Amino acid sequence: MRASLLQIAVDEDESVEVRRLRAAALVREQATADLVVLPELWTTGAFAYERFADEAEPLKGPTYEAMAQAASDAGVWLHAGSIPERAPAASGSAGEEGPLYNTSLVFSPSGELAAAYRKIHRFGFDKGEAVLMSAGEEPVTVRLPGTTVGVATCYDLRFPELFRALVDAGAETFVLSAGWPERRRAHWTLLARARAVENQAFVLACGTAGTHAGVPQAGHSIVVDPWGEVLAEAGPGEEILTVDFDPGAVATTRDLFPALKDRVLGLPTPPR
Ligand SMILES: NC(=O)CCC(=O)C(=O)O
Repeated sequence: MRASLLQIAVDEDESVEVRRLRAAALVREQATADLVVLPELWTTGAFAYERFADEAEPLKGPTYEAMAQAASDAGVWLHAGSIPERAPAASGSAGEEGPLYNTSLVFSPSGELAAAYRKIHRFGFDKGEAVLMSAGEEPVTVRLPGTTVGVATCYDLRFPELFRALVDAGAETFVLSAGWPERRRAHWTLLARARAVENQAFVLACGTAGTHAGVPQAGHSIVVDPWGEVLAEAGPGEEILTVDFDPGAVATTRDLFPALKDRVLGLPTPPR
């Protein structure tokens, strides 16, 4: 299986419209890949909180349309990164805006929406995404030929219980889109490898390059195998990271070193 991670630069001197066209063109160039991945909130920038509301789109908005077309033109599975999604308002609240979500979109090679995942763990503690966006509630998997993909977004990487839930749902490959900052790059690499080793799964993690909202981005998109080995890693700048991997390595690893079978579920919480 060949995956191309499009680590695009998200800088303020490029408009959303131009970046959308550029991303679609890059997807179209990946026709030899099986799976193409874009980063988190690459239209606005993951830290450009003040732009979320202005740049929000309905699920089937301009980014959806552009990415569905690009996936179909290239004939690839496309994890199109995430968008600031403006969901419909609850019924009966005419004139009110619906909630915002950080929503990842996955398209099939015919341009059909195969999955939409609303980020569960919002970043920012008591500000930014954590207050501006609503939390998703549903872990999402999607079946690709040869592997079941578990979808996750950026800060989710710090929460192993989500990845275990995805494994329980059959995930063998985690695809994570991110806008991870340079300041915590060491955590990014460490956590990507940890999620791969503990779940005996591939991790394909695609971040952004550039600087937006004063936050330099880490880049360093990474692909890790089920043994925790780094198969490929990008540098800090804009880059397309292409890697060939064998999804069958998940079953082999889980058979040869069956640690997942030794899980003890439902441990009691000790008294504090
Ligand atoms: N966009 C994000 O989720 C940022 C996460 C982050 O900076 C971190 O976990 O550290």
